[in-house]
Amino acid sequence: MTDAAAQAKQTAERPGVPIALAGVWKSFDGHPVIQGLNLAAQPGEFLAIVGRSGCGKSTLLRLMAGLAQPDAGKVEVAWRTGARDGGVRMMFQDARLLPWKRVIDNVRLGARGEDADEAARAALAQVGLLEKARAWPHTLSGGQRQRVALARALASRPRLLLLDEPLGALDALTRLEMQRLVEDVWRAHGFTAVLVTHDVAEAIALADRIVLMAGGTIAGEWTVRLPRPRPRDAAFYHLEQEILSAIMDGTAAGGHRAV
Ligand SMILES: Nc1ncnc2c1ncn2[C@@H]1O[C@H](COP(=O)(O)OP(=O)(O)OP(=O)(O)O)[C@@H](O)[C@H]1O
Repeated sequence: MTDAAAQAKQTAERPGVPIALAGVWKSFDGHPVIQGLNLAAQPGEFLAIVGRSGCGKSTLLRLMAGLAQPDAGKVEVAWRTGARDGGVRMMFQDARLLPWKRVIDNVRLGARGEDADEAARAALAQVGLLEKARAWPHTLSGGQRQRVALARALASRPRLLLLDEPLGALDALTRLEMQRLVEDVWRAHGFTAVLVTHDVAEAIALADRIVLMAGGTIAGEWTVRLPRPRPRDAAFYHLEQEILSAIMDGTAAGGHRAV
């Protein structure tokens, strides 16, 4: 078995965790950003959150991560209510690598226990960057840095991966390649994924379900049943137009639609 396959097998034994937010409110300086929001994700589901800039998507992720607390309502993530085993990881637009540590040592930060070295190498192999193990972060391209950030997340065998526009700064081709990689590792590992993105096509390419945030709550929802990997065909394009219109209007007329 290859390193990558061994890692995938190991982590598949740690299935994704469910998430449940009920009646959640969050204000900043008296301005309500999240207003009575309800949202649930199934174990292993890939959920995408779209919406206008400033509608509260990152705030929602931070609530899920436990980095912010709701003013009212409940945020239940099994890793926090059950065994606290560090199963949540976040990825951001910037990779946030430590510049004074080599690539392998950055990835190792995500790993735990006696087999941390092995887990770090396996994760790096899985993102196709083992040959850069001894490199310094500043010598990598933006896409490679995001691969390292993904490897660092994988090395911790996550049960919930929160992705806050992680591919937003990449060029179009690298972005498409990274989308495929994120999909591959999600399928191999079985974690629950929540992706915030401004790119509706990216949401359709990756998500089982897309939710629209507007007015501090969930204003629309699409269950995407298109086959994976998702061909950019007429159905894909049609759905993209529909979701873009809903974002502009701040509402989805159909409420919840399966496509
Ligand atoms: N820590 C904070 N203190 C004060 N205001 C905040 C804080 N975090 C977020 N906000 C405000 O909450 C609102 C929602 O911000 P948030 O970053 O969640 O939106 P977003 O949908 O992720 O935006 P974008 O798509 O532009 O990244 C904004 O008006 C922002 O200024």
